[in-house]
Amino acid sequence: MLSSKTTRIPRQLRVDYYAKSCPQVEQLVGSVTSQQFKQSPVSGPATIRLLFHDCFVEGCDASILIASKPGSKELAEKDAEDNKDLRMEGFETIRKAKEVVEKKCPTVVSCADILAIAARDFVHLAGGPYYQVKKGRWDGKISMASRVGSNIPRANSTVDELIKIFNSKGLTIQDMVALSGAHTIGFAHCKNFLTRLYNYRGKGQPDPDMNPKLLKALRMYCPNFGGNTDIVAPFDATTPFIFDHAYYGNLQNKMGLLASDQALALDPRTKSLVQDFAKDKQKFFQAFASAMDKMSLVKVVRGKKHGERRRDCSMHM
Ligand code: HEM
Ligand SMILES: [Ca+2]
Ligand SMILES: [Ca+2]
Repeated sequence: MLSSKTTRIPRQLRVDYYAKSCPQVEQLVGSVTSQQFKQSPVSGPATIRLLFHDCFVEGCDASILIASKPGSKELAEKDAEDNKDLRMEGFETIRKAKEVVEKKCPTVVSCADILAIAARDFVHLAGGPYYQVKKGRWDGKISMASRVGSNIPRANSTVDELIKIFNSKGLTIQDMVALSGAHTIGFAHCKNFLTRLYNYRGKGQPDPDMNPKLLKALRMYCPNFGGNTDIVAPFDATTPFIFDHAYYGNLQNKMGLLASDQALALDPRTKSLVQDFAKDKQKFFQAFASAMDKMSLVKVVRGKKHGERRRDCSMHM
């Protein structure tokens, strides 16, 4: 038997954390996510990406939702350069879900838990796997734009850099390849892959690892100079709104959108995982669900000392 005096087992997050205090929390969030999914389907990819960008900076603590204070010299995370492209539909979904939850269970459920639940809902609504979300996160007290850059991977990150960043969050190479499968839905702005189309590595040629048909199509969307900066292209040209494993088959056909996507099919450390997931949808779904569960537990905050329970997710208490 463990002695209760010497070994204090830290309280873990639990699936039934709100069983007494807010038993209907999942249905409340679910009513908002299913509504959003019908009204504006891009809320799905937007919210899934929001969770990723939250968890990689200060852990899954809703630090990404904080709005910068007018007149303050330090900007909040959401206004960092690497977060500028996060769609407002993700923020809106969480704001609406929090509003609905607050009506029934005032000041009980953290914004961080709502974000984790909403992201799971959207994966499932788009046709992806369902998994249980563990709850009990508190919201964080820190949100600084200056902490974002080094923690978020970029479109031109090398596989080495990707592995390092994911490892620093306790995530394995398999987790990384599975989580990148989130790019089976959603869109990216031209600037994130423009050099692949016209001037790869400064050589005045397109990336040889891009399928010529995709290259041609993307060049029409994205002119080299003076294009509309709002234009986006789908990550998965075949099923941009369906959460399936087509992303991996695309990578094998040199149809990856970002250099960081395509690199996964080329690097010896990740190639065989891409192959496995391209072949076996169930294997991808299992690996994705398990990696999302792990990612949603990165450096979770608990307790008053480091955490808070916000009523308005965009403002510290
Ligand atoms: C492996 C490293 C990753 C890199 C370099 C990366 C990079 C990017 C970039 C550049 C965009 C396009 C943003 C824009 O132009 O608007 C994007 C979008 C997206 N990312 Fe990632 N990402 C990575 C991993 C992930 C992970 C782990 C997830 C979630 C589990 C994720 C989910 C998404 C989603 C769903 C979108 C589409 C967003 C939308 O359509 O609004 N990404 N990512
Ligand atoms: Ca965070
Ligand atoms: Ca797809």
